[in-house]
Amino acid sequence: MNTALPLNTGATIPALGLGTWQSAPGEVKAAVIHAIEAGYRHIDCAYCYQNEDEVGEALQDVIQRGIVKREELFITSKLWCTFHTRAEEGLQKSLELLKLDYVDLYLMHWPVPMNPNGNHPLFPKLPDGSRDIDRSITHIDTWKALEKLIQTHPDKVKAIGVANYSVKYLEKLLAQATIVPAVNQIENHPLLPQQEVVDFCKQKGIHITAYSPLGSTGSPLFKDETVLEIAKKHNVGAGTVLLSYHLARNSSVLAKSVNPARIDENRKLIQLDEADMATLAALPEKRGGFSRFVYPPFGVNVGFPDKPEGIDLSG
Ligand SMILES: NC(=O)C1=CN([C@@H]2O[C@H](COP(=O)(O)OP(=O)(O)OC[C@H]3O[C@@H](n4cnc5c(N)ncnc54)[C@H](OP(=O)(O)O)[C@@H]3O)[C@@H](O)[C@H]2O)C=CC1
Ligand SMILES: O=C[C@H](O)[C@@H](O)[C@@H](O)[C@H](O)C(=O)O
Repeated sequence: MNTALPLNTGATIPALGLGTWQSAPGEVKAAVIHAIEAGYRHIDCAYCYQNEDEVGEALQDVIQRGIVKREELFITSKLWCTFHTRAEEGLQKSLELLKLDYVDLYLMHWPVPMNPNGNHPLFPKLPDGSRDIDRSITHIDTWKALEKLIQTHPDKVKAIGVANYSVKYLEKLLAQATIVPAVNQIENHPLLPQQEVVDFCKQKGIHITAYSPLGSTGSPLFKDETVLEIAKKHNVGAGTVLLSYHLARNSSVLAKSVNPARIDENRKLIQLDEADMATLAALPEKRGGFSRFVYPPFGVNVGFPDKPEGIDLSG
């Protein structure tokens, strides 16, 4: 499945990407090599996944063996929260680990700056155990730093974007941005359609990439009767239905696996029909509301209607 979808930069993003969050060192190199040999051209990485060095070994391997050319790959990395005041350093670290000259997309991982000098380089905490948030800057300052980064280093970063942005935070960002984010990467699946963010981004020309489309680790979605019925109708697995849902919404989608058979299986996308999409749209109501599987304990209200608790850092 090598469909590519347009970005507001003029570039395209392959519809299916391999996720690498929680892909253990010792497993992720083989997974990335297998995926690229199987035809994946889009790999989603992040500094905070602490496995970019191994992903980089895999990329070097497939490029050196002539399986793929660098320019045929779409590689995303993300600026972690403790690097919001050090965007250039964050990018440089990821490029070195990934052994790349440039990334195709660099995302602000969360609109939540954390203390760069706290008690942990990635997940600093205060004595009371809460995350050590840096309130001296806002996510808008961070966005301006990313704008500067792409302006000064267009050779190192081809597009900038955001992740985990709600309508509220996007409105604040766009009011002061000179570059419209190319992408908003958000949790998205039939139990969390986030229709308001998807519609807002469409209207603003911001491409949506869906993360945790399978419901992340330990997902209930593979056993969901409605998903299984649609899978049976099309004679495919539940994973194919869950991934194809995004294709029908013109979003790209990231599927994580370190299992070769599942990496292969996840390449199979189909065209869901209007009836399937209507059935999936009704799923949250059937299952007693939305389910969000990824919500780190920042203690911050990032503006999602289903998560109203925490401090407001929208700026
Ligand atoms: N920007 C952000 O904040 C976030 C970004 N992401 C990105 O999105 C990617 C995908 O999301 P993620 O949360 O990892 O979860 P996914 O929804 O991709 O689910 C991954 C889980 O499903 C299993 N799995 C994969 N394929 C199949 C299959 N065909 N049948 C049965 N089980 C399967 C995997 O196990 P196994 O590996 O054993 O196959 C793993 O346990 C991440 O890896 C990351 O790159 C994710 C979360 C947050
Ligand atoms: O990309 C994946 C997720 O956002 C992940 O990076 C966070 O959930 C992180 O583990 C955290 O605890 O803040």
